[in-house]
Amino acid sequence: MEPAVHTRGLRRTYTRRRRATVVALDDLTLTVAQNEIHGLLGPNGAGKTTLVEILSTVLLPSAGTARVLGRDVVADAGAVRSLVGLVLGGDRGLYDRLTARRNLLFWGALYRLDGRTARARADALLERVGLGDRAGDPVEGFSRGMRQRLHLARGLLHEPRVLFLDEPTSGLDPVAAAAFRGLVRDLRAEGRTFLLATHDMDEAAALCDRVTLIDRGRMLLTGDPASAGRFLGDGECVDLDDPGPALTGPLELLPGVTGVEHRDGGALRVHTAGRDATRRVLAWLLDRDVLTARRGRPTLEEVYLRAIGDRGMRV
Ligand SMILES: Nc1ncnc2c1ncn2[C@@H]1O[C@H](COP(=O)(O)OP(=O)(O)OP(=O)(O)O)[C@@H](O)[C@H]1O
Repeated sequence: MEPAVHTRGLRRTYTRRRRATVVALDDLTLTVAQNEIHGLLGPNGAGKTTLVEILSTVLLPSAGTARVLGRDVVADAGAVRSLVGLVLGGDRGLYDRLTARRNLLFWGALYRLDGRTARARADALLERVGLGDRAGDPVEGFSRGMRQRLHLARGLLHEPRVLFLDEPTSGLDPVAAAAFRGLVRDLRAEGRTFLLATHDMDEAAALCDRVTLIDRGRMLLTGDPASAGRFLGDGECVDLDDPGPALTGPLELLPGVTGVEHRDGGALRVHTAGRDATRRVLAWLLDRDVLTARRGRPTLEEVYLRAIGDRGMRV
């Protein structure tokens, strides 16, 4: 099965007069399988929006290739446009004075849907995203969560198979964010693919099958969120609930311990260089009658912070 998204050696530069050229994407090779929820992580300016815009045919690459379901985004831009949907965050792209339904019909006209199809789809989608009873209300009175759901409905109007989401839950309260993620999961169950740019590590860990971390236009890692820690080397960790100060100092000095992190409520996370070091730490704790230690892997957030903190790192 061909991938939903495949880029090879993708590069994009911006040149502004009398300013140095900015390399937004640098030799990016990325594959997103069909029916995957793929997270795109990276700090501000990493190149996430540039990538999503190239894949949506809004922007041309400077070099390299990008394909969506086997179609080239430059040579076959028309076909790509009908395959992809772009769901932006916040206030971009909605007309406040128009009703939710009118917003969708306007978008339907841009996609050249005939009136009957556009109306039927708009109504079905508004129901689907839980806005059926607000279809006739102007968008200006909508909450952020409602706007996000309307954005999603808009992105789905032409029934794309691949959806690009840019920070879809930023600014949403936890309940609205959870509802939105539920919708994404349901849509994936119908066979759609999602590429989701986010800064929210919990969201990425909870929702994504795989994540790609980019920084300064280059890929640092790609993999499933649970084992992303592997990309930092063999680092593991040992969690202790409340070991007390008498143990903390000596723990830091054990061979193979790369760091000790103090957490809420006296808990401690001991970072180790790998499996052997973890075993030594666990044996040392056992000798001191500490029976509640748990072995673990760094969370996605720790991986992110360490990878971005170490900007020299290239995988
Ligand atoms: N139109 C433009 N002209 C010049 N430089 C640009 C332009 N658009 C983006 N850039 C630069 O390209 C780089 C990548 O930007 P991009 O918006 O793709 O990053 P991002 O990962 O989406 O960031 P954010 O998380 O802040 O949205 C940045 O250095 C940015 O300043």
